[in-house]
Amino acid sequence: MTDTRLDVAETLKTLPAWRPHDGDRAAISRSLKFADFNAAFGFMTRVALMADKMDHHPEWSNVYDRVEVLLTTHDADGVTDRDVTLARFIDRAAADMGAIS
Ligand SMILES: C[C@H](O)[C@H](O)[C@H]1CNC2=NC(N)=NC(=O)C2=N1
Repeated sequence: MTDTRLDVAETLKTLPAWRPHDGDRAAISRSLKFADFNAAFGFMTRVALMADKMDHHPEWSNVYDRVEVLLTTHDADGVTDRDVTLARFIDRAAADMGAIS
């Protein structure tokens, strides 16, 4: 896989719900909150199926109605178009599942 690394600040101009990861790796992250666990897990299920189809997987965690997502391309050691594509899918799935934030 020869993914091109993107500039994080430049990439985030088109992804307003996302922020740069505050750590030692180039990555983007988003915090989400839903009405309840059912909505949060429904969202995660949609994203999991797409991630598997794309062979591109989020680093994430869930506590009740909250989901934390971090995207980076391990193979490229940075943020690539694959992260942007998944981030856009995540934004749509979040809206569909009625994300509160
Ligand atoms: C072998 C397999 O294609 C790779 O390990 C895939 C799987 N999922 C992945 N997910 C993410 N986020 N980054 C990768 O580089 C990646 N690589």
